[in-house]
Amino acid sequence: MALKVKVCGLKEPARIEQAAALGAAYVGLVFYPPSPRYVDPARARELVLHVPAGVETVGVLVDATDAEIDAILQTVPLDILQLHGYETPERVEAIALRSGCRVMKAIRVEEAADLEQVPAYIEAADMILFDAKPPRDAGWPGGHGLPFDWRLLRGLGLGKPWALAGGLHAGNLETAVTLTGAPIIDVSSGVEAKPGVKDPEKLEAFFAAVRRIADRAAP
Ligand SMILES: O=C(O)c1ccccc1N[C@@H]1O[C@H](COP(=O)(O)O)[C@@H](O)[C@H]1O
Repeated sequence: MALKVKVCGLKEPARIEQAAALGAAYVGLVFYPPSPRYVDPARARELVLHVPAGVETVGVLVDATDAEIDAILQTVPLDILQLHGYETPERVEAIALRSGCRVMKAIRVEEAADLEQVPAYIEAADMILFDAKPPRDAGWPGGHGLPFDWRLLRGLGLGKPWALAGGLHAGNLETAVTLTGAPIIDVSSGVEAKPGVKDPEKLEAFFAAVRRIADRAAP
């Protein structure tokens, strides 16, 4: 199966168009104000006009209330909601039901014990995302360019789509995919010049690494 790519934290139409042209399956918009990648719903509504058919738009939320989610969805059409906070399995299920969107639950990984919570989310979420645990004093919970020990995901049999995030970049992608077998990869800061500013050359290099993995896997 082809490796699917999500490019997250996009804020510029040109970078959305570039990511899509390079082959991104998903583009992510961050709706968490403390993040340097935050876009407000009005801006997001303009940005999604640049997402071509066939590419799905993911809204990144952190412990958002129903009112906040309703306000976003009334303004911006989203395909998937990425829940990157401390949402319980019950909350994930409730958000999926209320929003009508598919939901992807982010799991913060540092050690094997962090994976014990995963079974509780399997029924509730449509997709699982494994990301590194953020630094304790971070003002937002993702996009810090931190990898975790990918060996923890070896042999993962979820029976559900899942994505790997956390510190991926062109230089480490092949090792990450080889060790984890991830079917979906999610990148943000690894294709940035600085937090919140995507770098066109790093995006090119990242997708070149994706193509090398695909070529290597081809018979
Ligand atoms: O990127 C952010 O600012 C962000 C804010 C709030 C929640 C999640 C966020 N990002 C997520 O972090 C990972 C990837 O990060 P990186 O490649 O290590 O920089 C990805 O899932 C983003 O959606």
